Amino acid sequence: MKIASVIVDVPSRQTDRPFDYMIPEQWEDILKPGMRVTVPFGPRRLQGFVVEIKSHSEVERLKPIEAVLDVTPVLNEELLELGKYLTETTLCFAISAYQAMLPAAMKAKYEKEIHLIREEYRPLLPEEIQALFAGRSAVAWKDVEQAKLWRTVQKAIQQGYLEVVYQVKEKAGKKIIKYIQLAMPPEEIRQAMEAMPARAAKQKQVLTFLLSKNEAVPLQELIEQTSASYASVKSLVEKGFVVEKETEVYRDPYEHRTFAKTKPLPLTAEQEKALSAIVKRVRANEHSVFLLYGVTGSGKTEVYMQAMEEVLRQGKEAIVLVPEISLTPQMVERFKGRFGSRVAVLHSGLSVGEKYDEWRKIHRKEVQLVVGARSAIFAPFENLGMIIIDEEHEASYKQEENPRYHARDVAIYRARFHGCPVVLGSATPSLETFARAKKGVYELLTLPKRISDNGMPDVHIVDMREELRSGNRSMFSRMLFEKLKERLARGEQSVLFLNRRGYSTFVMCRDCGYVIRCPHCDISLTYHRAGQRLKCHYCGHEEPTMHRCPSCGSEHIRFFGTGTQKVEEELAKLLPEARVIRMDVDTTSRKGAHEQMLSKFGEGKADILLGTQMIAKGLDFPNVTLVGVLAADTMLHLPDFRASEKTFQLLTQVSGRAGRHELPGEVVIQSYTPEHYSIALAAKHDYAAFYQREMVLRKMYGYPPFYYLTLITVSHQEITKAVAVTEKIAAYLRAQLSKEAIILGPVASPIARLHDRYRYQCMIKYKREANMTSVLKTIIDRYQHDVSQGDLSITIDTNPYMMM
Ligand SMILES: Nc1ncnc2c1ncn2[C@@H]1O[C@H](COP(=O)(O)OP(=O)(O)OP(=O)(O)O)[C@@H](O)[C@H]1O
Ligand SMILES: [Zn+2]
Ligand SMILES: [Zn+2]
Repeated sequence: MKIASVIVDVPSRQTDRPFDYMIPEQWEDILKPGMRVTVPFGPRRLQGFVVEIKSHSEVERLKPIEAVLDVTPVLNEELLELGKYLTETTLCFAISAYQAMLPAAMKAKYEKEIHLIREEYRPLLPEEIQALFAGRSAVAWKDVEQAKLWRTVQKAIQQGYLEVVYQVKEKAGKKIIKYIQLAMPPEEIRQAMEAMPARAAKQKQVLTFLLSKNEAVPLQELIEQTSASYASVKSLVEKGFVVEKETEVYRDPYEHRTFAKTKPLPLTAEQEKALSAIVKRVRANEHSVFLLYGVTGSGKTEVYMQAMEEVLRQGKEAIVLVPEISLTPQMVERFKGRFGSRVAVLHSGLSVGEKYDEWRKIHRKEVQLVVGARSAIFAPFENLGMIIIDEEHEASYKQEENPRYHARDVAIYRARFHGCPVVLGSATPSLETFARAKKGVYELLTLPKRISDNGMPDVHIVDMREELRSGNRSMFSRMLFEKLKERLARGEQSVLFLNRRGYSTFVMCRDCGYVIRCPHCDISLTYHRAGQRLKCHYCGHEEPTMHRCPSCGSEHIRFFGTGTQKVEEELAKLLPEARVIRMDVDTTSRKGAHEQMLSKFGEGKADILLGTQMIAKGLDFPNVTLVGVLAADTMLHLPDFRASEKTFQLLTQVSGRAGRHELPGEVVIQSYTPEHYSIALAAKHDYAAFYQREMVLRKMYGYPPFYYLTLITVSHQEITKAVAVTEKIAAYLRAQLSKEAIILGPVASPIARLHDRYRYQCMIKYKREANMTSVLKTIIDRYQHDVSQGDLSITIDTNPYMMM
């Protein structure tokens, strides 16, 4: 008897282990690890992943597996192992780890079908399957199960005749294309044409066209090429000369785009050096982690692409991760232009169906390269030759929900398994990464110069306190305003960056200083001019704008801070002739809006691009010669030990948008604290000095990379309960961990209240704690009852990036 160990689809502590089931005889040699099954679990039927096939079980009377949901494994052995690693390092449930690796379309709620891949394969199928299809090109999975045609269907899938497809009901529906094909041998068609009357000229033309193609032609193309009407085609169908058939095509979000083919550029000496170091490892099948530290505009992307070409030459596959916000159409274009249909693109802007289609292309080995945001790290490649993480310092590589993995760690795990290099690229590497490169744990490759002869842009810092003292109350310093005017006069473009959204940030009473806050979240509300509402950016709470202070009754209410909308208005007043594109979450929420705005700017149809974080990265426009940062210090005041690092990175990246090509660039940074080292050093493009300065502080205050951090956040509707639980946890940690570990707290979280729950936290700083994982697991076990009742929530983040 064969037994399957199954991880069931219930994310809870009690069920977080494999359960054994008997494999019924008909599936004995079909079922493999990595396939999904349905199993009885108490009174329920549950889905689960088979993680092991074995012949003995400790359990006496095993229940049988009820149904097998996949015909080929959806998780290969490597990914199954990776799941175990994730549960150990991030303390997540195994089921959450496995689900994170698959596209959402493959969740239980979607219907499954078996599709005939090509019409030509139909006669090659065994008779009982042909009978099941009965001339159709798809049958429901249920029918296969009912007919017990399991084994034969699986064989046909392995032979490449059939495939499993999840039906995702989307607004757009399935994409179907009509094709027209000759229904008789060419000889017979030619004979028939001779017999046709002269008035059937159009029909003859269609047949001639089809004869010349000798393959199925999309209906639309046929009509365009022959200028025949659909009626003519239809009558040919009726006469039996041609057949019409429908084929499902992948939902391709880039189908209306053509990508100009690009060729590898001749490399600079530094690029060449970096490339050959990477290529050496690719060829030798050796694992290694590279840090490609190259200033903005130094040509890192070109190095990635040429390394990817080598991977393809070796017959292998590569994953390229880029941060979600820099996955701009420009970025996609660079990879599609070089690699065409060999590259799949995965990002959160795709619909469930589109994501699933891209995943299938990878699973079916139709593509060898994937460019995508964080979760693309789980691309089911089996022969990886390289993993690239661009902008490796980006916090978005850390997932802020279960499993709380960091894509960099997953990349290194997978690359070790495949014996291939990881390339971490950045102009502003995270302190953790740069420290490892300095210690020789990673190999450091440097691109110190820009490709463009102009070098780095000149950066000017303006002290906004001075501006105020000299009577300038505008949000533009005199310098920035002058330079904007110059650009307009010269027909060059500018980018204005603001780390905010909305019309204005917060509302304050000038008489008593009262600031309106969210009643649920304890953060200040943001004023949105549309509808005159105040909104909470965490929970969505909304209320009308106040005109009288609720605290003192004064009418001196003022909107503080500046939003993109307000800057846009001010620009319209000061520079009415300037054409401005505003890009923020409000203007880009519509699908495709982002892309449209950027291409409009790229085509020179606007003078100023005004935006939030989303314009800080990846943009590469030759005509941009001025970058203005309106308020450099907004990020400095967040309660986060990485606030300085984030500010430095952001300012460097934003400045990196200027003067990347022939025209020299200039940057103006406005600040109320210009003396702060992260602002001053970003202006000097001095990463090395920043690194040194920041490392001293990190060491002094015991932060990464000198210490590891673990953040435990407890939340409950009742403040006393939240405090009590956090206190008990802190006491337990103090008792269990070594004297070297530092336990901070309990303290109220920076966001002390969210969704009507009080939040308390406790931070552990440590260097080496052998039993850390087991201590944390004990804490989870201890409170599992309260957590499963839904009152209490405990999150443990073993590598926190969100300190709120
Ligand atoms: N060897 C080369 N010869 C000529 N042009 C190059 C070469 N390498 C790169 N470039 C061009 O230089 C510009 C900057 O390169 P790229 O965007 O790759 O830099 P990057 O280091 O990735 O920049 P960032 O970190 O700012 O995104 C691009 O327009 C690119 O096409
Ligand atoms: Zn709120
Ligand atoms: Zn007041």
